[in-house]
Amino acid sequence: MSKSLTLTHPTGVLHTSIKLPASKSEANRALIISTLSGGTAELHNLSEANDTQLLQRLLKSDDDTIDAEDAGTVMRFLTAYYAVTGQQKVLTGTDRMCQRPIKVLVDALRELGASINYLGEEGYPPLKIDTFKGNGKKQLKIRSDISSQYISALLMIAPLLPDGLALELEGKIGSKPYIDMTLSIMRHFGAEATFKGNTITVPHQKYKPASFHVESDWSAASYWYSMVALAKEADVTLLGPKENSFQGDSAVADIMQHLGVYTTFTSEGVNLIKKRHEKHLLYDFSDCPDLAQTVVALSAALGVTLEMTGLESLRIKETDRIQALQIELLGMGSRMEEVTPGVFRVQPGIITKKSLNFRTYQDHRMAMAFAPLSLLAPVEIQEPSVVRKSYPRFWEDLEKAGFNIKYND
Ligand SMILES: O=C(O)C1=C[C@@H](OP(=O)(O)O)[C@@H](O)[C@H](O)C1
Ligand SMILES: C=C(OP(=O)(O)O)C(=O)O
Repeated sequence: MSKSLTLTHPTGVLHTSIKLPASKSEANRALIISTLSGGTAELHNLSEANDTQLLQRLLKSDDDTIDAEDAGTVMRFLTAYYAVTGQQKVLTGTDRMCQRPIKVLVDALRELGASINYLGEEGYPPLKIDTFKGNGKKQLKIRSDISSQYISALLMIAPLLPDGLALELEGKIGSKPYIDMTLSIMRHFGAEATFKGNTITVPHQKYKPASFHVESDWSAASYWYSMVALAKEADVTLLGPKENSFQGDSAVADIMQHLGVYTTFTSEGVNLIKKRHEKHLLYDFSDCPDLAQTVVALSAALGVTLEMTGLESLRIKETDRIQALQIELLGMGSRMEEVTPGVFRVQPGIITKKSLNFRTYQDHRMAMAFAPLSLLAPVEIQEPSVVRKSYPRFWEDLEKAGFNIKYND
């Protein structure tokens, strides 16, 4: 793919209907659990996202060395899966993946009897996973303020442990809807669990093969909301997303009420139209960190002052997303600052440049969050192929919606 692309929209009017990609988060849980249930389950609407295609391939691979690339769920879920099913593997990933911490998960698995060694820096991939010598331990304490993926990874293998698992979550619970999603999908495959107070209890039991339909991706929907908010006129139908979703990112429908988008749920998905937006917004992203970039870029473009909390996990995702946002906002004349510890404010400026240029930092969400600004001025996006991680058809869908795309060498 090209080094960059330039996006423009000839009219700024959006009338379109878009079929959203499937959720990689749901798909990757279904893949792990259906494998643990014997591999005969029928999975429908598996995501075309690279993160899901990759996990599907890796689960069938006999290789000794497994490359999780830049997929956090793949790295974390496979660590627990290989460790507890006694598969000897070296598990590695991109340079960035080898900077994303995994100690909390490795410590927990070691306490359960797993043999895992660090091949590079202590606390980070690559990992060497050896035979599992279950020690009958069934109660663990685990920090829940770094990544929920450690907890999801442990929960999915918990039914296999001879005495099950009682997991006590310590500290703030970040990304909680993803933990609830894991438990819901486990239940779909016949595994019971209870989440009371800070403790999740999973008895020893067998998963049952079941067919599973992966829902459309609400995180992907967020970029279309942003386009509606920035269009001169818009009537956009998104096919697929469900009101009562497993995904916490369905919160985008509520957030965008404040930012100028009115949502109607239909039997097919959602219909989005433009409405007036507010001038200030205060939001806690602890439950939906993947929406933060969309909301930051949109607020800066709309002239909304945005105050945010719950961004702690953004520093250890595909890139340091706080730093990446701060740099790219400056380039468009806006600012994002930490006003008091943990509280960030976006102070929008006025876009004076004739065209905008955004770097993407190997982060799909940087590309997709800033692309909608092309409804205001021509936008150049660097390394546009990053979208393949979660939404490979993103650029084709923009063309379908009337955007012009010029690929630059
Ligand atoms: O479990 C999941 O599918 C995910 C959990 C979240 O990560 P954290 O729990 O690390 O915040 C989210 O950001 C990521 O895109 C997907
Ligand atoms: C953080 C993300 O993914 P992961 O942690 O699974 O790499 C994401 O998709 O925004």
